Amino acid sequence: MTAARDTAAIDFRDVGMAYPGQAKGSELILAELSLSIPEGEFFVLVGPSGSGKSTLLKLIAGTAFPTEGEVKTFDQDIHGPDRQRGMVFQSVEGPLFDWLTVEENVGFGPKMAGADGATRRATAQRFIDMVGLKGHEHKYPSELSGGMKQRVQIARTLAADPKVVLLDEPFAALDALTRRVLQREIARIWTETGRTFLYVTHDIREAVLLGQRIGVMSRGPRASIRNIYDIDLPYPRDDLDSRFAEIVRKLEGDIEREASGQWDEM
Ligand SMILES: Nc1ncnc2c1ncn2[C@@H]1O[C@H](COP(=O)(O)OP(=O)(O)OP(=O)(O)O)[C@@H](O)[C@H]1O
Repeated sequence: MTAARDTAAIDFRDVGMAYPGQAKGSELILAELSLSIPEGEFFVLVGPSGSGKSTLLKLIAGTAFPTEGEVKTFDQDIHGPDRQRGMVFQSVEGPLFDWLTVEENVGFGPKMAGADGATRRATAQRFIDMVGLKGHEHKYPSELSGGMKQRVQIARTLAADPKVVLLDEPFAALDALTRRVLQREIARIWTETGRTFLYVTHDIREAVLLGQRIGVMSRGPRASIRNIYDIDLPYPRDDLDSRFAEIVRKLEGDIEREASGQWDEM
């Protein structure tokens, strides 16, 4: 499934990026990075710590800007944050509004878009049901577990009707059991919404459970996409499958080589 470049949901062309205050050239965090993600794809990004995965997400979110090259979404330049590009963060504490109920948190995007009360509640309910929080509509974030808070974050992001959903290690702070449950659910949610998902993780097993394609970033500075794997396994994926284990092993080898710089010696 490859869309023409000019209709890609996300398109990086020869992107270089240095944070403000850094010199150009040798200080580039990302360099010569090109990546095209078609609409509706579930793309997972993995790579060594500090290579620039979160930075890449920020360039799409519109909270950082390229120093070189261009980043486009649906052939449009990105000038700043926009409801079309929603973000789910790792932290279970910061992102929710503590003074609003689950329903009000999830209905926040539609409210900002000018939806009336009835439409807001209906939209919020649809996404609350989708993330499995029916019955918790009137609770406040302080009354929820970490996993439930992440469900609210996902519902709130989706309720704003983004075309692109950016997820930065959304389950990394959760216990192993909750993480497993939510990993399975996020693939279903992606299928139900048909949106483009770009998901950053350190967890290779999670990457293979979720991604239609997995991009491996090279070690920074001057990081780019080293390899892209097509994961041709049906959903829901079975991590006991021998092909699953084989892909995990291959990716682990890639990342270990990348982190230790062995590619540079080959
Ligand atoms: N606001 C900032 N100002 C200056 N440098 C920054 C800023 N944010 C990140 N960096 C640097 O950019 C590089 C890439 O950071 P980034 O957080 O994007 O990597 P990452 O791959 O997401 O890391 P991790 O896997 O550890 O979360 C790092 O060297 C980091 O120190």
